[in-house]
Amino acid sequence: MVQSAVLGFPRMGVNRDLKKATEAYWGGKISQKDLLAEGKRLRQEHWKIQKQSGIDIIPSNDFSFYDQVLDHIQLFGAIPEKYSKYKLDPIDEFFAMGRGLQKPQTPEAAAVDVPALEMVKWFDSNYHYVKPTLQDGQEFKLAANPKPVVEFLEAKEAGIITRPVLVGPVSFLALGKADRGQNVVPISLLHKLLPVYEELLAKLKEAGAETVQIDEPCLVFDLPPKVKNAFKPAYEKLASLGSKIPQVVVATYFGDIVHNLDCLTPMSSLYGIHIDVVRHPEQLETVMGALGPQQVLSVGIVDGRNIWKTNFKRAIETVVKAIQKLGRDRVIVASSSSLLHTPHTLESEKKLDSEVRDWFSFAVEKTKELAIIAKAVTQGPASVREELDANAKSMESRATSKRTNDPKVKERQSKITEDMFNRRSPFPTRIAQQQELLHLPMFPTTTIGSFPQTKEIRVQRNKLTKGEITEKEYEQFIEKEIQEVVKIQDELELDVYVHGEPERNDMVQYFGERLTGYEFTTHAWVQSYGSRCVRPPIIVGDISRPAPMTVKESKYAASISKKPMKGMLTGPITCLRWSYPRDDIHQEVQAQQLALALRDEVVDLEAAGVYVIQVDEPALREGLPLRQGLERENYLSWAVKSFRLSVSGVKDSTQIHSHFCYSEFQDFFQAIAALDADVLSIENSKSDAKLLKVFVDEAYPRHIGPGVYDIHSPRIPSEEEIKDRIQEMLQYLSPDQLWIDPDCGLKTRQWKETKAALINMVNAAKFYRQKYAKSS
Ligand SMILES: Nc1nc2c(c(=O)[nH]1)N[C@@H](CNc1ccc(C(=O)N[C@@H](CCC(=O)N[C@@H](CCC(=O)N[C@@H](CCC(=O)O)C(=O)O)C(=O)O)C(=O)O)cc1)CN2
Ligand code: MET
Ligand SMILES: [Zn+2]
Repeated sequence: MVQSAVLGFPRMGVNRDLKKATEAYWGGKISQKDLLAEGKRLRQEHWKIQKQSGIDIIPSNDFSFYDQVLDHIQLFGAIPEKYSKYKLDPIDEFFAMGRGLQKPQTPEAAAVDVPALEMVKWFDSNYHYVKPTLQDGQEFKLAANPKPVVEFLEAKEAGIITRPVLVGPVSFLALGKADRGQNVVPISLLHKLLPVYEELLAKLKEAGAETVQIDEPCLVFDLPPKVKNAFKPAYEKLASLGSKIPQVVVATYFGDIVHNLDCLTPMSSLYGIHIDVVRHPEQLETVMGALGPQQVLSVGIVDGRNIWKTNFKRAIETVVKAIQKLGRDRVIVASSSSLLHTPHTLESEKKLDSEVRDWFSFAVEKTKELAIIAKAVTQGPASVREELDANAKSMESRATSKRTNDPKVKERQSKITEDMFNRRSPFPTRIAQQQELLHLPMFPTTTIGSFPQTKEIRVQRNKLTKGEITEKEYEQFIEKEIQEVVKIQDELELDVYVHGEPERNDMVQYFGERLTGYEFTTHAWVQSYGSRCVRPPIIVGDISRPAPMTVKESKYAASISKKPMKGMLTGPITCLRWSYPRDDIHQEVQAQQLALALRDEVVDLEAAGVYVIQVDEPALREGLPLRQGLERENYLSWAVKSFRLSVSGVKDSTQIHSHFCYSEFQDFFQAIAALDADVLSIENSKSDAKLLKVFVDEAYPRHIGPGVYDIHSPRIPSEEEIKDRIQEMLQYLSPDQLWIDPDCGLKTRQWKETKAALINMVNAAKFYRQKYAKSS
């Protein structure tokens, strides 16, 4: 029979229970015991859901209190000494690595002050993982009570035999890096890491695990030869343990593996391989052709990255193709990736229009889809006739619905001309005019847009949503917040102000709620990092802007501040990538529709007297196709064009800023430069000087503010630390082009630490301003 499998289930729970529990624990409101109990409750609940849906292969160890890669850092004892030296409780050490820890000395314990480990995007998703940070001479050691074994046994006790999920040894190292000042090449540590896997796998077998899912998603990249060559010996070594370890399914996702197929085949010792055929259906044939005679293929056919209902007819056709070649017992139908990237359940959405609701499927619904597909191909379509008919009807309804198509938008797109992609004059002309208007000092200081989203702000917004206060009252509250942040920026003596974004729930969702063509949800949260979640709006039809979206707040802010006020927008690519996009038209078309809507907003802001406008594109890098080649070039071309289309409607004297976080700029520099933004602010504080080096090598001609401190952690950077950062930057960038700013917006921080950090930042900027004033 054809089995159904889930590669991973969302962890947050139906009401973001995990977020609430971890934040309560961090805030000292619940005990460690309570936190651990809540984790256990959530795991049980999620296993039960999958069991009830009829899933045959249910994952364990997909749960994490922060991030699954961080779990493995601790599992393998790859904990940098700067954390381990404090001898914290395992769970506190774990959170210290995830989010940093700053604690005053107490009679019982020494003071603690460590920054978080670097956190980066998980492939091309909006999920973030913690980067393994390795030392020269790194050793590994399996943790006592290994989490995968504990959680396997926990499920077993509840009557469910699960398939534990592990991050594979090659991907674990390939996704890691050498610590600052260390020279180790991570993959060279594989021979030291493998014995720990062997020990772990043997323990899982002993506990009763029949199969494990070992994730090796790095197989979808173009791999350096050292990494590529590491696969075969590693997996052959594991296979040589025979029945001492569980059967191994190697899982890949978010791309195709045809170019790396020789890493896994023919390797008859491997029980099975999982591939993502939602993203790359064409790899199916090739992978099937390369399998050994017994090997199992897990066909990832239900999308783990989007919320559209699976087209049963097409999915079944694909699975049947696999069955014809391999036979029923060698085919598994699976989610394309972990379902982590989808919201928990559609059941919670009470406000969705019934027409579009019928087009969606969230994690719980996807588990049911998998069971139906497996049944259809095992027992025949008649066994699920009703479900198949209902699905065909949904597909038909979406394909023919009037609400997806807006001829006015299409007409405007057809009339776009070349000059709409270009500013009027080149940068030197523009910056001279901007300087005349803005009179900024050397080393201008600014922030990235948001200030702390306090409890009070969220409560007021919640009241508005529930109708407990009027629009007018909410508006007055927001104006008061803006007054407050303007006053604080006066006190801090920043140079370019922001209004603080208090009116925005999220930088993408806020725009989604104001654009035609979007649907938005009330409970559809997905984890972004740690306890932080987002509620991606859903693009269902052609996009347009019925009315200005940000002008009222920015205009008000500009009117009450004595220094330049920066308007704040989210760029077209970020709006696209952090939404659930349509899958019925190309993303390029969706990005262009967003760009036209934003272009109108930019022009309206300028007309309202806002002469510095930042258009954030933090997701531009993340959208880059994972492999080199034509697909990447195409993406960059349309992505850059949509940014330029959105900002090029303004005068030379209006200063366009853009902001990037989570970017590795090495393979991306040309695109950044091609945006032609007057000022860039980029996340930098955790990624070492290698990032800056690119800007020197490529002689970046415009203004730039590499972040001087990490905002993801509550830790306050000292003035000295920030000065050192600036000193480092001055080795690469000229003092005339350098801006001083944090890594990203401050919405997740508290006011106390925000003010303290910004005071240090402004002082550091003043120090260099003086130094260079004297020397010039
Ligand atoms: N979409 C997106 N992706 C991004 C980022 C981003 O800003 N947006 N930034 C980067 C880092 N990722 C981040 C992701 C989330 C958050 C974040 O702060 N999320 C908030 C939720 C933000 C939000 O939408 N808040 C809503 C709803 C808030 C809420 O929880 N309301 C309560 C009720 C109010 C209360 O009593 O507190 C409820 O619904 O239960 C609002 O402010 O209106 C959180 O998890 O806490 C920050 C960074 C990369 N990706
Ligand atoms: N303007 C946005 C903010 O400050 C940019 C965030 S990038 C994830 O929050
Ligand atoms: Zn950012």
